[in-house]
Amino acid sequence: MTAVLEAQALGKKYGRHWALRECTIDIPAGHVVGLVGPNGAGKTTLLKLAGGQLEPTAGEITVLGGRPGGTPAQLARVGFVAQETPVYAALTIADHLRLGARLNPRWDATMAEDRIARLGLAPKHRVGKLSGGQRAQLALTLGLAKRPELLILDEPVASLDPLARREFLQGLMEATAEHEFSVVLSSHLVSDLERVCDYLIVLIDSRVQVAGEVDRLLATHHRLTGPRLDPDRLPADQHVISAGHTDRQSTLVVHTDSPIHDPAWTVTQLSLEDLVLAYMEQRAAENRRVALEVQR
Ligand SMILES: Nc1ncnc2c1ncn2[C@@H]1O[C@H](COP(=O)(O)OP(=O)(O)OP(=O)(O)O)[C@@H](O)[C@H]1O
Repeated sequence: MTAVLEAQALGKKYGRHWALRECTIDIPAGHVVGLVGPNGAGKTTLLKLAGGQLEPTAGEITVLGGRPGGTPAQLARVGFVAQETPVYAALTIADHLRLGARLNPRWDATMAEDRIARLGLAPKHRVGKLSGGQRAQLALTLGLAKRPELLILDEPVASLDPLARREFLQGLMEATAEHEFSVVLSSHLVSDLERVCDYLIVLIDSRVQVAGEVDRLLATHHRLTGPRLDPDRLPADQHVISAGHTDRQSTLVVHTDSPIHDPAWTVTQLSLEDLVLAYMEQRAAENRRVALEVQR
């Protein structure tokens, strides 16, 4: 099956600053992919490279087997909803749907009109007078009615209140159940993504820390609690992501494909949020280590 998004040592530099580096990922079609990372991690940069709005400084990226934004046909296969909910304040909802129909060869007018009606929005309503949640829903409708094979959403719920967040994500889930397409959406909050994503990419400090199917990530990461132990003494196939110690006890988050048999450990499952936090801690510890080495 063609990968939805494939990147090989992909990098993007702004001036002297790498916004994204050494990004190698291979995402199969049919997933709802959550791209999570703190502010400034490089999420928008990766999504814009996938949408063809930015050119890589290093490496390669293909989307649905082609160069992002390379041809009108390629553009028609990918929907992109940017972070700042791109709609025109002076135009009505109906104007937006007409514009969508003019600009997109695969436009699904029935779907767009049905969705607007279901949201309780009047087509003659001026978009400038919509609430943030309604504007986000309109932007999602425009993205969906394009009938893309891949829909990219950059922080779609960042400015919404909890109820509007839930309604937006619910709408997205319903659409993915009705029509077959892949989604990549970013957020700096894993709680936004937990309910909708079955594939996760964790991006921190411009680097992908981990990527994979959520079920697999949860099955191969564990929290171990037990008597204090130097993490270097763990079996070679147990990779420590984060470690915390008291005088007598160690709590480790490890990544391993093998079962953990050592009876000294109490093994507990991680939530997706725990997993992301463990990678954030790992990155912070690495940064502290580098800073200390520079000071010496
Ligand atoms: N046009 C630009 N010119 C210079 N630097 C930029 C530009 N766009 C982004 N950056 C820098 O690149 C880095 C990654 O930014 P990016 O917007 O991709 O992060 P992000 O993870 O999407 O952040 P956020 O969650 O805050 O939207 C940041 O350090 C940012 O300051």
